Amino acid sequence: MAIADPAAVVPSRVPVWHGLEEVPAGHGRCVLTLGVFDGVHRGHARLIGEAVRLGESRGLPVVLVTFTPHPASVVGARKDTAALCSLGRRAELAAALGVDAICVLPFTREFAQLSPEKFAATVLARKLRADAVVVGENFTFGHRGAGTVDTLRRLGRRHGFTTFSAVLLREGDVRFSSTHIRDCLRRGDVRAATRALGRPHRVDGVLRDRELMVARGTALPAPGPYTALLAETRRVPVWVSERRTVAIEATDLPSGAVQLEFVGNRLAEVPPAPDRRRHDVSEPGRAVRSESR
Ligand SMILES: Cc1cc2nc3c(=O)[nH]c(=O)nc-3n(C[C@H](O)[C@H](O)[C@H](O)COP(=O)(O)O)c2cc1C
Ligand SMILES: Nc1ncnc2c1ncn2[C@@H]1O[C@H](COP(=O)(O)OP(=O)(O)OP(=O)(O)O)[C@@H](O)[C@H]1O
Repeated sequence: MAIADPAAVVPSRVPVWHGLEEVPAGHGRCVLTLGVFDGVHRGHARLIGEAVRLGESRGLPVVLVTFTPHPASVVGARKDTAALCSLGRRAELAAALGVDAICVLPFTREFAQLSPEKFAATVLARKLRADAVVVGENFTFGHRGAGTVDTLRRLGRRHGFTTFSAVLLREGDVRFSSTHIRDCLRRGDVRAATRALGRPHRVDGVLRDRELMVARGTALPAPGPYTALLAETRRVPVWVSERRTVAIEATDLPSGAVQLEFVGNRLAEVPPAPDRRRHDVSEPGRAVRSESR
């Protein structure tokens, strides 16, 4: 059984504007960072960190602009878009990294038709009053994803904002991405997911009779046994079922809304430590390229 997203009601520590209509009147110039940011993984965290530093140096607030639902699910792309976290959790994680507000843009079919020019002129410059825009070097936008970082640079010069593009954070030959994390979960490798997220993959759900029910569309590890942390404290063996519920194999469990973090793989399924190579994370001190206006 699926439930309505319980974590969507988690209060964020910063304002969340649902649509451009909720951008407060009198909103001044700001630094924007753009993208889906599902899971707020380590690559996202570094990008957000660059935006926060830029905001500090310009004395401007930082607004994270995100899209929901995932654009790929609207344009019919063949891509797994299972949610690594809810919108509420996305906002909470972004707030913890120092953003001042979140702007959630409903990604509709109509919105997808906007050209890069129209999006930059109307949404970024006029409505959100961008002074600077910070994105990863692979960012695309506008109808058919036709706009690239170079397009954004050109449009920024025309509409009065500076574009900064960040080198993508990677580890060895893995580029940290939400897609990579969904792949790790599909393989049941929750430890690899933890490395990319920078924390264990967490699901929020409702616990009843030792069975945790999660919101429809939530990314769960492949069916099988794992070790998990219940409510941040209690280590418990769990079993992800084919029905996409999680059985918790312990007694004296609470009932109601709980969080579960997947911390351990099934040992039989994943090679032990010596077979699993570790790489240093490439985090060059300053990974952002900019341009002068
Ligand atoms: C105004 C706008 C229109 C878009 N239209 C399309 C589209 O027609 N087809 C598509 O595949 N993606 C479209 N996208 C999605 C982008 O290519 C991209 O996935 C999105 O901006 C999120 O960036 P990210 O994937 O780097 O997080 C559009 C994005 C924006 C902002
Ligand atoms: N590894 C990374 N390092 C730095 N920035 C990144 C990284 N991955 C994505 N970004 C940037 O973060 C923003 C949000 O990107 P997005 O949500 O598409 O990330 P993603 O992890 O690639 O997602 P997906 O795999 O679902 O496409 C974009 O500006 C994107 O360029």
